[in-house]
Amino acid sequence: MTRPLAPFGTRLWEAMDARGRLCVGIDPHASLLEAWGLGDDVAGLERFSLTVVEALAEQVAVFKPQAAFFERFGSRGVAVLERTVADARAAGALVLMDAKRGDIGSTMAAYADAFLAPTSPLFSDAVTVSPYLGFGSLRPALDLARASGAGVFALALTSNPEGHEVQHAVGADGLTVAQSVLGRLSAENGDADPMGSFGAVVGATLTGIDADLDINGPLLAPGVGAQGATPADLPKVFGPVARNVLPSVSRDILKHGPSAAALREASARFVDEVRAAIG
Ligand SMILES: O=c1ccn([C@@H]2O[C@H](COP(=O)(O)O)[C@@H](O)[C@H]2O)c(=O)[nH]1
Repeated sequence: MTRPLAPFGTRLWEAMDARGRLCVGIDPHASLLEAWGLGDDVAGLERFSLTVVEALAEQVAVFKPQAAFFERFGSRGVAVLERTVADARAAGALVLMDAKRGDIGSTMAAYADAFLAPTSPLFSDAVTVSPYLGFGSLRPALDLARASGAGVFALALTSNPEGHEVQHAVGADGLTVAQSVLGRLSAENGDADPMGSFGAVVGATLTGIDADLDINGPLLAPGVGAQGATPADLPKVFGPVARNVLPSVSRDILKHGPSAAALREASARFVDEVRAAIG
């Protein structure tokens, strides 16, 4: 019988402490497969993903496979995703599945089973979800994550410029949509120590954030690297809550492959730069 997992927030905190604060995205873009000398096919996808895992799994705190790049190859791509998750977790890294699922509650329960039920072949330490069918629709994922020792990251303030029109809309309660998502996450986390398991996605590309990010949970910060943000931007963007930030980098590390040594060096450089910026 496998031992129950400690809460995701605790496990993430310990992993960031031990390995440094970095999430490496596994985003097998067709252009990266080509740059690595691989075919844009399932064999290329597999070689790419397993190379990243082999090179970095004993070094980085978190991997974030982007499900879309695996799903585009159908069931064989999903089989590669399953192996990627299993290998990464077996080597001691946490896996945050970037699936951004969101639906009515009854369907959300099935998405939760797919990624957060310990018996699922795609079980991950955490998953990204979209709260834009209403935060309450996420309840099955929040509850299953709590029971499984897993985590959930809800999109709050995304790194893309188009997110603004939705996330900054003001509701009847006078709160922006993003603030309302952040408030609900904060309530889920309560006074968990060292932090809760329910995180927000907040782009590192954003400037002048006018929202309370103090949710006592992790803040996943994509946008570092290819989208223009740097580790040095993190204190400006996150201020006093920088202690809970997990910066995420995909293309700007992956472009250094297929050399395992170059991937390790690029990821170690980001860890050092993040440490210098936010401790
Ligand atoms: O607001 C968001 C939410 C998710 N992402 C995802 O992160 C990576 C970013 O890749 P880079 O190559 O480091 O730009 C990608 O999988 C996005 O889907 C995001 O960028 N912004």
